[in-house]
Amino acid sequence: MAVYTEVTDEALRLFLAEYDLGELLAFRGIAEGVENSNFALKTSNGDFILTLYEKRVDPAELPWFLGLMRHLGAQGLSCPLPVAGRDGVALRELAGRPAAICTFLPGVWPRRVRQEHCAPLGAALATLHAAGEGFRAERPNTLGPRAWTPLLERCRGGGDALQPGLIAELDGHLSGILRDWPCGLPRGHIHADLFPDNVFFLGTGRGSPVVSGLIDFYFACTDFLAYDLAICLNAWCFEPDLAFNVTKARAMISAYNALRPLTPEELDALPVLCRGSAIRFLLTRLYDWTHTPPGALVTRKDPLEYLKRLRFHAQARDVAAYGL
Ligand SMILES: Nc1ncnc2c1ncn2[C@@H]1O[C@H](COP(=O)(O)OP(=O)(O)OP(=O)(O)O)[C@@H](O)[C@H]1O
Ligand SMILES: N[C@@H](CCO)C(=O)O
Repeated sequence: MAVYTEVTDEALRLFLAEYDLGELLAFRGIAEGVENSNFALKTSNGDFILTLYEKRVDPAELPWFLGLMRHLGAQGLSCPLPVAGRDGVALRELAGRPAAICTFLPGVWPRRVRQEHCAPLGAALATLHAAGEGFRAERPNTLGPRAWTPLLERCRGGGDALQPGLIAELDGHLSGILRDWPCGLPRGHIHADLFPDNVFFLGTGRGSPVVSGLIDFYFACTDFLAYDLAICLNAWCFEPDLAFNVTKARAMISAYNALRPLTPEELDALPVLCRGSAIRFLLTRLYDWTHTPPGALVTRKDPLEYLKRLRFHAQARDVAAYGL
């Protein structure tokens, strides 16, 4: 569930009085998501999403995230657009939390990723990277390589309880990843969490699915563009039994490459970028696994799914392992 903070009718009424959104018709909490509290809001002007930002999001960074979404939207990317109140301010406070209303995007995210989703996803990622150009302010990747050693340290106590020998195996992987990590690759603003639940599609029937929008930019940052592709390869191209689907990978990379050709250096670096992205999600999941109190309402995600991905990338010799 992801409604951590309750909003009373009276608090909502006072909050909405700051906007020109028409009459409130419906309001309900959204169960999906793990980071923030999200509510669907229907008014006589249309559908919106109200987000209350919870503790994982640094309030000081919210103007950057909302500014990036505004910039991407102005470049034609379909993403949530922050809605300003009558005073021109989009970031406000509700129930003691920073809060913003954004536009609602149509479509549904794929519960089961098919090969047909992967080329549109690759194209959408390249479009996002192009749209990010011109947004001047940068945000360092706070979950990038420099964060991984301290994260692993904080999991040392509980990691082996999940799987004996896990921490020693991760020590080995991490030192190799940090040793091989590239420098000087093309940089830009990346989504950094473009999992299937953050990509909406229309046309889920027999025809080719079409991306209708991207959501959840609260891990976005400025980093290697190809690292975003590596995150997507991990999130989209492994089957439920965690076998790598090279056909999906080829479709995704080719569609990306058709819009933003990857440099030889990026292609060479793809295996280590995939190893890095796998250990990043493994470590944040392991941290949550070992630090979430029993009985908490959040569904913890399985860190070991990412160990299997990491092992796959560790044996990949070069980009040929990804179908190129
Ligand atoms: N702009 C939007 N338009 C339509 N639905 C949205 C929008 N934003 C969020 N949602 C709905 O709310 C759900 C949760 O949103 P989101 O993934 O941003 O939450 P989160 O708690 O930040 O999640 P995560 O765990 O992915 O970091 C989505 O799956 C979707 O159903
Ligand atoms: N996409 C992340 C969750 C937080 O956004 C994961 O699957 O670990």
